[in-house]
Formats: sequence, C-alpha cells, structure tokens
Amino acid sequence: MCSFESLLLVLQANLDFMLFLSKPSEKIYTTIDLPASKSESNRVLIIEALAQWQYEQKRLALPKYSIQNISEARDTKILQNLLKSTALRLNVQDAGTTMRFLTAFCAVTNRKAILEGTERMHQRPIGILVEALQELGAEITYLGENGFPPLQIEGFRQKKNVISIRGDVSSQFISALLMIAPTLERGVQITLQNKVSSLPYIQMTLSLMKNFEVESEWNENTIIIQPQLYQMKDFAVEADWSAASYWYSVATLAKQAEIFLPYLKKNSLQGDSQIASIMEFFGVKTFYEKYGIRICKVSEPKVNFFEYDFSNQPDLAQTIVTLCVGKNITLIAKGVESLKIKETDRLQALQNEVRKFGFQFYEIAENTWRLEKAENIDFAKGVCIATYQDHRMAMAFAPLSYLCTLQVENPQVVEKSYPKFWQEWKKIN
Ligand SMILES: O=C(O)C1=C[C@@H](OP(=O)(O)O)[C@@H](O)[C@H](O)C1
Ligand SMILES: C=C(OP(=O)(O)O)C(=O)O
Repeated sequence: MCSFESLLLVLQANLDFMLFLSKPSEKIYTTIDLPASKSESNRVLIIEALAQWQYEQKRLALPKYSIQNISEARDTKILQNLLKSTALRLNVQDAGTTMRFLTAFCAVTNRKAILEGTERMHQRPIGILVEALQELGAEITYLGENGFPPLQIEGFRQKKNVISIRGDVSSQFISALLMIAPTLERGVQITLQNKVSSLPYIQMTLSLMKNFEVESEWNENTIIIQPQLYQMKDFAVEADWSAASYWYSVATLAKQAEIFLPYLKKNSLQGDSQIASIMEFFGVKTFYEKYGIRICKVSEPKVNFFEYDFSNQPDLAQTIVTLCVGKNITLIAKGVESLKIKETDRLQALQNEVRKFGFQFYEIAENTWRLEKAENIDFAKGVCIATYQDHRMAMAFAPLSYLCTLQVENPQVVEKSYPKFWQEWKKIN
C-alpha cells in the first residue's frame, strides 16, 4: 500500500492531529535511522557549558574539539537554546533532564534565572535536587508549590561538600549533582540513600565525565568527586537505544524482519541497550556489525509469560507492555514506580490504552504490575490511542497497527525524542 494512503494526517474538528496507521508490511527488510541519544547529548552539552565556564573563570582558552551527532530531539534543542540564552525566564517545556540539569548548572555558575516548563513539568518533583543544592550552598526558591518547578535561582557559595540524597525517585537529580561536582571549590561527596533506580543513567554520567577527564571514586553507596577541570575533546554521540526498542517491537510483530539500525554499538553507555537481550525472549536476534546493528526475527516469542524489573530501564516499559499486548503474553512488570512521574503517569496511561485491546494492566503488589488478556475485542473498526503528551505512548503503541488500524492522537509528541519517527515509519508500509 502506498504511504499516502496508509499514512494520512488529518486535522480533526477539535484541532488535535490524528494519525491513521494501517497494517505495516509483513516482510520488512530495511534500514531505519535513529536519533542520537538524548541522554548522552544532554550530558555532553552540560559538560561542555561547565568546561566553558571553568575556562572563563581561569581566563584560559578552550582547546579545539568537535562534538559529533548531537541529537535533534526537542529536549536537546531546548537545552542548546537555553544554554545560549541570556533571558531571565528559561522555559524547558516538558524536558525532564533539561530541567534537572539546568537547575544545577544555573545554580553553580551563578546564572540568575527563573526555570519553568509545561503544566506537567510543574507536577514533576525536583525538591530532592533543590534541597541538595541548597545544602551545598545554592540560593533557590520555589515560585509555585514547594518541591516543584518553577524555580528562581539566585546564586551559589559553597557551604558544604558532604551530602546525602535519595536515589529512589529520579537518577536525574544525582546526574545533575555529579556533573557540577568537579566545578566546586571543595568538590562533593554524595551518599546515595535507599535503592537507586535508573542506575545505568548514573553510570552513563560518570563515564561521560571520565571521557572529559574528570575522575570519580564510587565506594558502596558513596561517590566522591574532587575539584577538577573538564577537558573538552572530540566526541561522537551514539544512536539512541530507547528509540531502537520500537523497531525491535516491529520486528517481533512482522512475519519476517531484518532491520539495520546504524550507529548503535554493543558496548554502549546506554542502559537501554539491554533491549537486545530482552528481545531474545521474543524471537529477535541482534547482530553487531561495524556501522550499527542488524536485528532479525528468528522465531515467534519463546515465552507466553514474561517477568522483568524495569528499575534500570524505565523507558523500555511501554515498549514491552505493548509488545506483550501484540503477542498476547502475560507480563509481570516490576520496578515501575518512577513511571508515575514521567511525561505523564505512564502506568495510568498504559492501563487506559491497553484496555482498548482487551487487556488489563493493574497493580498486584507495591511497585509490581500485571498485564494479561481479559476479553476478546472486535478491532474491526480500529482503535484510537490517546498519547497523553508522552512521546513514548505514541511510539510504543504504533507497532500495534499490526493488530488493527490505529488512530494515534497528537502524533507530533514524538518530537520530544525522535522527530523523524513517522518519516521512518513510512519505510515499513
Ligand atoms: O538521565 C537521563 O538521561 C534519564 C534518566 C531516566 O529518568 P529517571 O532517572 O527519572 O528514571 C530516564 O527515564 C529518562 O528518560 C532519561
Ligand atoms: C522520561 C523521559 O524524559 P525526561 O524525564 O527527560 O523528560 C523520557 O524520555 O522517557
């Protein structure tokens, strides 16, 4: 079927956009372009801005370097623009890492600013990071509700260098503190309390810092970073493994699939590269090649029951939930607590949308949810998916167009992390 027929964007009466997706091809042999990792990009941009600030303070000139393949994700573009801006009000829109990383950056570089975002951003907690920065010596005040953006940032004078921080809410708070740590006169010793979630993102932060010559010491639950100068050098951002997960899902749902995904590598800084191992259970094998990976459907799923702890890969949860709907697999999803405070309450959003396919998704114990088929639904008229201003809702549900015609509400949400997602989607029609 031609892409114009199958991929029709219409303007609804209520001015919301709606994308109609018909069944993609059953035989897929193609190359799909991925965005560059937004997590890596946003860290590199903050490290670069901190290095520039450090060099300015010391009246030194930064050596020449080039950063290749910065992500075209909206979250990254916003960060790039705000780092260049001299305005007082800095609007991060719905970009979580941008909000958290900029809070720490503005505080320690004495960049007076009001940091604000969308309505949802003002419901996403930031108190744990703000309190840690205040303890270190930052002057930050809440302009709305305590513990949430918008924030007013006034300045910084280091008071302490030993702090403790909860690790079970968002790793982004810890990454934000780690990146500014070497710029502080007395460095920082951070003790992580409670179970640390999204751990690979903290490891990614420290690895990237090391790449720019900043050393850290991590013993048990304490990380020590001495005052050090970031050294800028050439760096190429890898493609985004979270974005790759939607194409693994497509490979599982098609009858035959071989998809080449350029610029992904085995030894990745991204914890979501774990998708390659997860997908072995679903019959998709990953081949690591010189310029990327090739994913091939080799069998139908080897399981009809799957259990996974998403604490380390929260951004893969929606991909796996929808894939289990597509393949009628019962899923026990553990470690899903943080999903409630992302772009939307992702647990609630998933519960609402999988119901449209006859599945129930419900809490069975603290932090543990079960997905299972509850009834046979007649999809003849198609299913309309709400996306809750969450890019991952749109991208995770798209592969379910193998089951029936889908209408995806507000498909432009994908711009947050993968602006070319729908353009790439045309390749499988
Ligand atoms: O540091 C990062 O780049 C991210 C950390 C994770 O957030 P949490 O640490 O809040 O789970 C992840 O969900 C987000 O998409 C990106
Ligand atoms: C949670 C996400 O992003 P952020 O927290 O940076 O808004 C995401 O991309 O899934």
